[in-house]
Amino acid sequence: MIKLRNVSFGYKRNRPLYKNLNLTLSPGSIYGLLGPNGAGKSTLLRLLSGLLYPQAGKLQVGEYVPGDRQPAFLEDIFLVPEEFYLPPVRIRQFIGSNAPFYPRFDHTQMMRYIQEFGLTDDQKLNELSYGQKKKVLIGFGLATNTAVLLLDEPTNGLDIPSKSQFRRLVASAADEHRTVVISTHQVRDLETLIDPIVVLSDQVIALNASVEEITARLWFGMVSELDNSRPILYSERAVGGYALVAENPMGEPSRLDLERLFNAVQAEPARIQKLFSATSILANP
Ligand SMILES: Nc1ncnc2c1ncn2[C@@H]1O[C@H](COP(=O)(O)OP(=O)(O)OP(=O)(O)O)[C@@H](O)[C@H]1O
Repeated sequence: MIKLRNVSFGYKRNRPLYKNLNLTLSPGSIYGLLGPNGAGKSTLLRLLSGLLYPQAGKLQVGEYVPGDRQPAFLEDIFLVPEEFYLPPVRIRQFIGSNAPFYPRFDHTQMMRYIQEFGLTDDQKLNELSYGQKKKVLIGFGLATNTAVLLLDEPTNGLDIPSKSQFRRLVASAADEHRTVVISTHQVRDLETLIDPIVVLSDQVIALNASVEEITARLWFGMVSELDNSRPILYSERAVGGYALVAENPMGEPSRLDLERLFNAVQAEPARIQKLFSATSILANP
């Protein structure tokens, strides 16, 4: 269980990025972390990894305080950052020198990923493209089998077939003991993978809800004309009419549209908070 209680952080003392941030993330889920540019998604992943320290509040990952950087904590968490450096060595050597830090590292799993990504372990990391390096690091992260896996914008730089491969590999590497957090802007790439959805915006968690909770409270769909038959949170001109995100008092089924959900959260944060407050209390005891 990952718990943030009243966490405050800012790179500059007088410019807080978050104030009193509260969030609970449970094992067994692949969380999608969304938020506008500069909201602090990467920063949150760095705080969870113990690379940064909260200025106030309490942050706990399982039984550990990340900032203490205890060895038992570090061997059970892996972060694939958006920007990274890999040394100029062969993939095989990279695995040989880094896998020993992760007691549950599975070499067979890693070799399978390398093969699936069309690579061989004798290739040199410095001779790979950005997307290929990223695949090596994502594969390594999955093969560590750490309890917490944090992926920052993992599909950036992946080609189209690799994105579906990525979804398949992450889905098969997730289990009930693992907490996976994926920060992304590429919502279309990950729509079918991430659940629950966490939106970080304006220094707070604007939404933390499962896809089931979201579609129970919100209706996503198309209408030919805008009228007052539904309480609209967000509308957008689309071919043949308007794409809507509306309140869903009758519990009508619809299919989540992450991009429009994100826009609705930005447009109507107070209404979203009110609509989801009952579940947020349950989700964040
Ligand atoms: N090392 C740093 N020193 C000072 N400010 C920083 C540093 N890293 C990030 N910031 C600032 O903190 C804010 C949050 O950055 P962060 O990278 O966490 O946002 P993000 O939500 O991941 O953004 P994006 O969606 O653009 O990747 C930004 O305003 C950024 O300029």
